[in-house]
Amino acid sequence: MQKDLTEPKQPDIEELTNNEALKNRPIRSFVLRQGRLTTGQQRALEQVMPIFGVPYQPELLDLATVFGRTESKKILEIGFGMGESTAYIASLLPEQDFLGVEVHTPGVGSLLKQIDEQQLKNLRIIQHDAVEVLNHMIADASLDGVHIFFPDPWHKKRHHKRRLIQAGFVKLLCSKLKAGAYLHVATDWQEYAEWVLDVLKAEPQLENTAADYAPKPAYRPLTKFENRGIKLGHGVWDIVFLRV
Ligand SMILES: C[S@@+](CC[C@H](N)C(=O)[O-])C[C@H]1O[C@@H](n2cnc3c(N)ncnc32)[C@H](O)[C@@H]1O
Repeated sequence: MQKDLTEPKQPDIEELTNNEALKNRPIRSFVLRQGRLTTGQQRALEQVMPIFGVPYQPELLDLATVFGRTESKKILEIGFGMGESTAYIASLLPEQDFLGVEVHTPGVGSLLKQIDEQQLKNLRIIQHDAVEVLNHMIADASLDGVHIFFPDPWHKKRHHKRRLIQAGFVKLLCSKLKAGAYLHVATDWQEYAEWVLDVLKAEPQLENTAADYAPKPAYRPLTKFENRGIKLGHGVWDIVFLRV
């Protein structure tokens, strides 16, 4: 979920180090928290997931088959949280298809519920580590865009290695983007914004669409957290690069 802008919270490191299943990931960008499910999320997980969920399996996905159409743009969103922006963008752009990847079960339930309520046809969900999904399920040069909105900033210096945006991960993303496709990252943490800008600038397969930070693309909605942050005088940085 998007962090409280006034009080950045660090994930519980005890929880991290004690979780055997999470130890071998190349980037430990997330902590699996229990999180309570609402009745609506639970129901959506049971009834909507079988229709709009794509089970993780280490086999290439044919996105045209998944969405039932070939000509539409295919956009991947990594870490959609509770999915408010994802559902908004999918309803705004029905001619494009959106594949959302998230590990957090209440978030997955929440987006499934919105898919059902808003009758969204152009959205599918994979509940799994996005690094593994990219490595095993996404074909090279198959994506028209990638959204990464408010990735966990991992504020403390000793946790920076857990940041999702790292040189190796960006190379992996580049291999999945078509020529001319975009990578859009947004963050409300200035030091992470500078880090992301530096990592993306250093990748020769990417070119910036702006001198440094980009204007907020019209499709990305202002979330309530972001609005609250802006009222408190905090900034938000959008970073949009193109695959050359
Ligand atoms: C700070 S939240 C932001 C959520 C949402 N994008 C928003 O703007 O509110 C970051 C999300 O990324 C998810 N996440 C982090 N690393 C991930 C990974 N490797 N694969 C899938 N999801 C991941 C977390 O579970 C969390 O929900």
